[in-house]
Amino acid sequence: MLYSTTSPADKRAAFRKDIASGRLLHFPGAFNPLSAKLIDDKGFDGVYISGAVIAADLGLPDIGLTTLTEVASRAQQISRMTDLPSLVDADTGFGEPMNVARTVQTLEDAGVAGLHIEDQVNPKRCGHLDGKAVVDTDTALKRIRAATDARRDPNLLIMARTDVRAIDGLDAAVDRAKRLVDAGADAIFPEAMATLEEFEAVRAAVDVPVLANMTEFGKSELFTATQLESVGINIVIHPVSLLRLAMGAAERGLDTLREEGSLQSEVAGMQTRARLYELLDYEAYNAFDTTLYNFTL
Ligand SMILES: C[C@](O)(C(=O)O)[C@H](CC(=O)O)C(=O)O
Ligand SMILES: [Mg+2]
Repeated sequence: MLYSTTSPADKRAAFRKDIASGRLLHFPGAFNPLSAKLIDDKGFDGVYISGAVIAADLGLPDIGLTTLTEVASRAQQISRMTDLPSLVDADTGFGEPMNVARTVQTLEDAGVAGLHIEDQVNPKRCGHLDGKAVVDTDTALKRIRAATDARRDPNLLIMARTDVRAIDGLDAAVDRAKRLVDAGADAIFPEAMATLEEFEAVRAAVDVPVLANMTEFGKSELFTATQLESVGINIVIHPVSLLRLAMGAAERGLDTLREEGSLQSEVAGMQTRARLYELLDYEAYNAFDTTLYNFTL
């Protein structure tokens, strides 16, 4: 009932243990708190909180328009709904290194288990689009140092994302990844890798966990869990996938409603009221005070 009873500190400790296990962790992206409950219910390892999804949810493109306050508030709403650890997209850290420090403490207070900070310039853009630009190595390292110095819980995972691959090629990306790890990054997110071999090269170059971003319609092929595991990837995100699925279904439903004047033919594909209530744990609320809360289906 209500929120997760697992504390953020316990989630972070569990995440640290899991990510060091060598097993591939699956973190689908939750597009809202309810979908985080579904990810938990389906037995995944954690919940990803995507910047692209937060922006899209507000009807905005993913070009650095969202504020730290908006991201932290959504991260808190999602994180508290699940016992699973959450990993949030902190974009470029929302400003200069001092802002990065504040971002880390704010997201830590929101209850996330980890966050990633990227080396794109501001304004940033989706890592799978052309025309990106990155900051110089010194600035990228400063962001990561500021982030690791700012956390109060040593188990809060600070992941460094590098967008260098699409700009200066794989060797430069590998080099940047190594420098980010030397600066204190706990994990590496190599963005827009073209092949499995490229993931393998990053994996071989650093001795910290590596993330694979399996976003659809991007620069990376959608590798299977087995393929990613075979090259030693530690965590895979499907950041925007649930939003894309839900919006695909919503669009089809609206077309049906327009054409048929009713949603009768779509009902079979809908989540039922019973299933929704099960996810929301209605029964627990009923049991809380049976004189007041006694709704039945
Ligand atoms: C992972 C990502 O940063 C996100 O915000 O979810 C995006 C995903 C996307 O736009 O497909 C990214 O830049 O890869
Ligand atoms: Mg993003």
